[in-house]
Amino acid sequence: MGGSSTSPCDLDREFAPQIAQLLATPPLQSGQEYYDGLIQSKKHDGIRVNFSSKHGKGVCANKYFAEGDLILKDQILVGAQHSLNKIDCAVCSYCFRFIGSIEFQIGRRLYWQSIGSSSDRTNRRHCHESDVGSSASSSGATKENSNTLSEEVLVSLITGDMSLPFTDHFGLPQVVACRGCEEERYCSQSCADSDWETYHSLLCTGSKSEPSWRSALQKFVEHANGSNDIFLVAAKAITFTLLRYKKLKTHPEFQKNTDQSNFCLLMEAWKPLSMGFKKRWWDSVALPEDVDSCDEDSFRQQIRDLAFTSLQLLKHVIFDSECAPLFSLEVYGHIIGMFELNNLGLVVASPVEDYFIHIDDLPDDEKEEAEKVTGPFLDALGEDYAVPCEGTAFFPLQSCMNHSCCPNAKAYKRDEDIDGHAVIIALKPIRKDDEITISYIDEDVPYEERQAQLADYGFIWVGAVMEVLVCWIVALGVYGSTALG
Ligand SMILES: C[S@@+](CC[C@H](N)C(=O)[O-])C[C@H]1O[C@@H](n2cnc3c(N)ncnc32)[C@H](O)[C@@H]1O
Repeated sequence: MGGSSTSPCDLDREFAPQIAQLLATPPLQSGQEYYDGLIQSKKHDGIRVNFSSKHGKGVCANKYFAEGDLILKDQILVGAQHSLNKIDCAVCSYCFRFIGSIEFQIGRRLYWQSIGSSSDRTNRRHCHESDVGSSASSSGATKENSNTLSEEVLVSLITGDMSLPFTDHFGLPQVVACRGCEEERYCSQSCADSDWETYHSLLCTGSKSEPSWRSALQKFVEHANGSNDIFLVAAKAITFTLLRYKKLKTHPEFQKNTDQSNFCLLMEAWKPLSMGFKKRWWDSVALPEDVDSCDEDSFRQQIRDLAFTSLQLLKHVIFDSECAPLFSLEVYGHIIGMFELNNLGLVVASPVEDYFIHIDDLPDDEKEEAEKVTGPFLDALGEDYAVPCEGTAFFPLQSCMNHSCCPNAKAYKRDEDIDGHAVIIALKPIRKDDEITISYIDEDVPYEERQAQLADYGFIWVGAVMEVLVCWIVALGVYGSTALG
């Protein structure tokens, strides 16, 4: 689509050559240098990124990994918790660790559950703990929720006035507030500072910001929450680049080298994101089942229009004329596409689950005593008593891993993995120089369905028959490697 229909965005025409440069595949040498540097700085000496793979980039083993070995803990480059998930889980806005206490997690979730209908949830961007105790009356909700836990009880859980048994085994970091607003919370001052420097300072609704700016931000956020919260993470990718740009500009190296244009600096600031595999969102997103194939063009047009509306709203918040090409629809579409195509998903298990398992595992007499207190809360939380933190994220190294229907590694969070990092574990022995592959899809579904799911990633795996054969041979123990081609 995109190419055949004229863009509604003036910047696409005005900055066409710069946009082409931003979206071009980075030269091999610069790409290799970037990944070598990243791997070195993060001390991931067990892997390397190869550009020779027939599927573009790929990750190879730099050493032998035994089954179950940790291959990589990949830190999020840009990511965000889903808006609705913020109601269920209070996590650090930078590293996505659960924060506060078990009581705080349970209390605030039940509190919001008791006052919020699902439509309220859609319009609510953030749950302010400062609103606790006032929202029930303002929203007209009754003081008792359907599970007969009073608002007073829930508030005392949140404030720490009431404690549940055995929660001292599950200590969580204390909540550190953002220096400017009440919306972002952290597990430590260092996460608060890193978030401020890397993304948040441009989007903080701190009291110093002007009312017109706050209203522009609110409009952007409401549009994203009402349509697709992937726009929120795309906005974060833009602020990440703008802040890197500003930092580079004040760097003494740049001040010395006045020949370097603003655009060169923008290219440098954009580099970490330029490495991601990208396609325009509206070209690559899978056609929903309820859309007829003859309506495909109009469907793709509609989502491009949606992205354009979102971009217009975002421009009112953070447009920077020095970095104008970054605000083109073409670049915005590729950023969203990158999150869609590279998204392993941000998932962090809830400590509330471990807590109730611990209670369940207590000796009978202790368990009976404890459950007198915890039972009503567990009942009120219901079957989904331990919703994990979920969101969208771009992981710079994991996103270089290619797919295999017979992978030798998988994303797997161990008990100790309590933040947003992607954790990749060896599923079988991996020899030095083997390609490390993961499955992008559910491996247990039938072949046709797997091919359909892979089509969403922009490819049909033509070697599927060969790969199935290799899997069989591996299962028979004849051949030890499952690397692709
Ligand atoms: C997350 S990226 C993986 C890294 C990618 N090779 C790169 O160069 O950035 C996913 C994209 O890689 C390509 N890819 C991954 N595994 C593949 C496979 N088994 N066969 C064909 N293409 C594959 C597809 O184009 C897919 O959309």
